[in-house]
Amino acid sequence: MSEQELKALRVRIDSLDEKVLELISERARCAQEVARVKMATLAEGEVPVFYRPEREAQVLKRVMERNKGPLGNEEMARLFREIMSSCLALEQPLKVAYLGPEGTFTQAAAMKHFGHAVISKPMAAIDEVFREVAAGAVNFGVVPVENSTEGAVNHTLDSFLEHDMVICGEVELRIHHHLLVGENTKTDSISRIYSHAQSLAQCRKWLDAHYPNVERVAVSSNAEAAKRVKGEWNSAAIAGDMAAGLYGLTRLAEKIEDRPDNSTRFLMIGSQEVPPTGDDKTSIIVSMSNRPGALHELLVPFHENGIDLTRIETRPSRSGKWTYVFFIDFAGHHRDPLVKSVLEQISQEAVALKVLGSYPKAVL
Ligand SMILES: C=C(O[C@@H]1C=C(C(=O)O)C=C[C@H]1O)C(=O)O
Repeated sequence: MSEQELKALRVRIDSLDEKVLELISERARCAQEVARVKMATLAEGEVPVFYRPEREAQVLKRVMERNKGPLGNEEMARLFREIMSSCLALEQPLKVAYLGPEGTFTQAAAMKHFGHAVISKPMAAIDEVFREVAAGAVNFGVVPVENSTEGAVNHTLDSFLEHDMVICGEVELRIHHHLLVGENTKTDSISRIYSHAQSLAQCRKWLDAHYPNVERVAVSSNAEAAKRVKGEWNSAAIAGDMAAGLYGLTRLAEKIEDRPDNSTRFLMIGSQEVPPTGDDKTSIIVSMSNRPGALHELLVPFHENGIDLTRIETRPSRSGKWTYVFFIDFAGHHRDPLVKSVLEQISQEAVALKVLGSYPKAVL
């Protein structure tokens, strides 16, 4: 390509950027107007709701449907995710608590879902995220709920039994783990590998093959593992990109997770009910009396009404020995007539039924 051609293309890019700039600003002014209308139409004593997850899901879907490339749908939606995040921050900056410390996958999930224009607050434990939301100190909380390799995150499920929370969104994140070392690490004498128990489990086979005799130490998070390694010469950490960048560690081996599709699903928790978008999920907790056929009775209404169950998990109920609660996710919104009737049928058989929330299926 000649210098001339390159120059002409750059002039064109500059002029397009000016248009993009003007359009983004116009969009941001529109969002400010939306905020003004929301405030003006409040009933007395009503609190304004600026963040509308159902609307955001629709915006992102529309973008993906209309996108003709060359940028991929996900890439384009990611850009719009950030534009919306900044527009919303003009209305009201969201406060979001997540399972910290900084650099965790949960933080990455929070950014993927809400964009970067939020005020984010790392919490030391899953239960603390729940408490922070319950106390009203933040608008939303982000917690991991299941991993495709290792299954349920029990702390999260148990926290739902103790707190009244509304699930208002979900996000899935592809989890890549790396073996990380610090500047001072003697890589041929590593005697300890730190990580979160879930991550150690997700890399079990790789560790058995490459470091069979090295002690595996479970710590509270991957970011904590990365932090520890910085000051030690004989240890390594298993963590992801964010933690590696944050603590300035180098990758001794990349993508060491046993399953290449290793993904974690995260939930957004808050107090706001989300209206239907037409492509939603609902999460419920049900406890049944301990008698033959109870689980069958619970599942029959879903089957008979053609409702797609996406997940079922069992946990001890904590209110009696050998009694259980079921966590069930299914397609649909609790306001859909069909779902409503299924929930009514179940509540007739169940000891207790609680709808944790209906929320848009993950778009990104
Ligand atoms: C602009 C609005 O407020 C927020 C910002 C949105 C956006 O930038 O598109 C979408 C939904 C809300 O979270 C709205 O409710 O439409």
